[in-house]
Amino acid sequence: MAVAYERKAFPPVPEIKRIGIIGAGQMGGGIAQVAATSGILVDLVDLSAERIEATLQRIDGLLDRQIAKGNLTAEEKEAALSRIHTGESFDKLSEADLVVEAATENEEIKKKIFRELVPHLKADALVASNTSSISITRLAAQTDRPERFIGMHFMNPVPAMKLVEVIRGIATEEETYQAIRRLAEKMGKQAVTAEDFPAFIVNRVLLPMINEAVYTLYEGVGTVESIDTAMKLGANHPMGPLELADFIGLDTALSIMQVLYEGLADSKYRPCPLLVKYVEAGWLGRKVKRGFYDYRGATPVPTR
Ligand SMILES: CC(=O)CC(=O)SCCNC(=O)CCNC(=O)[C@H](O)C(C)(C)COP(=O)(O)OP(=O)(O)OC[C@H]1O[C@@H](n2cnc3c(N)ncnc32)[C@H](O)[C@@H]1OP(=O)(O)O
Ligand SMILES: NC(=O)C1=CN([C@@H]2O[C@H](COP(=O)(O)OP(=O)(O)OC[C@H]3O[C@@H](n4cnc5c(N)ncnc54)[C@H](OP(=O)(O)O)[C@@H]3O)[C@@H](O)[C@H]2O)C=CC1
Repeated sequence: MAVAYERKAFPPVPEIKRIGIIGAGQMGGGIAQVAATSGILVDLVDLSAERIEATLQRIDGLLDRQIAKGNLTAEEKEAALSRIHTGESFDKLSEADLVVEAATENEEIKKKIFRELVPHLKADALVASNTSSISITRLAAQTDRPERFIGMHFMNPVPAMKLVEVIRGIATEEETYQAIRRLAEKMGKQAVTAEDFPAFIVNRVLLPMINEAVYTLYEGVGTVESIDTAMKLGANHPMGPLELADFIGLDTALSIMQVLYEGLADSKYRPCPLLVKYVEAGWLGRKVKRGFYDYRGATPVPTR
């Protein structure tokens, strides 16, 4: 016999004037910067005060570059910085109209974050994840509001990349979806809708290409430099695939491949053992100054 479910009554979706961001890494910092320069108040939360401080300094430097290019005035920079508030606990997120989670790409970490976040949320707050690959439906199920939960996947570097992928979970309501599309537009981004399958659109296509580049290196078909040069000059990519992997973060790249491999159960997504080895070594790419290139000197030096 069919069961009639009663639709849970929610307060109306708020206009998004204040966003909370969890994780002050490269993505959380980029989202904070773009939101603040778009006139949105930001509450940026991370476990580490040092990480928050480093991210604020990075934003400061990037805004100075925009001033030097004539894209921003000194007053606009100060106004943007004054919109960013920071903290180390979820208490800081109690006024947010939307919380965007941009913490480490690990399902268990994210699930724990969402469970702990719920008691701090306003009744009408929306929740989004910037996950690169993990099921929005599974993450939404950790909250009391899967109808108000969505994937809002920005690209790296956030200030420069025009795209936001918007991913609805099985329960996401139309009002939530429309509010996130309006926000993306307000932040100067173009939204593309992707269905909730492993790694969505961009990473379903991009990460197997990067993983194949690592196999190409592993099998000795080319060196780091020859593979990157070949793809930059031969396929007009702005960065070679190994340089791009370092830029994304090798831990994140490996997590995405694992989600594809497990989620689609197809051996074509098997993470390259050399990628696994770099991550095991802690050589996670640019963010730790070593990956397929060593960034500790004046110019990057290939590690193979
Ligand atoms: C893993 C995932 O889940 C999804 C992903 O994000 S996958 C990764 C997607 N990203 C890419 O593929 C990036 C590929 N690389 C590129 O497009 C280019 O190399 C690049 C845009 C990063 C830099 O381009 P460039 O021409 O060498 O540099 P440059 O001219 O100095 O910068 C272009 C713009 O990017 C900005 N920019 C460059 N690097 C930046 C950074 N690290 N952080 C913030 N902004 C940056 C610059 O400020 C500049 O902005 P304006 O146009 O407003 O002046
Ligand atoms: N890198 C990329 O190119 C892209 C990444 N993404 C996605 O964005 C998310 C973040 O990636 P990225 O910014 O690159 O990763 P980073 O490693 O740069 O940053 C992640 C941040 O989250 C923090 N963090 C971890 N656990 C918690 C927690 N429980 N509470 C608060 N903060 C926490 C980390 O702190 P600590 O270091 O102390 O652990 C770190 O500061 C991931 O889901 C990733 O897949 C999406 C698009 C592109």
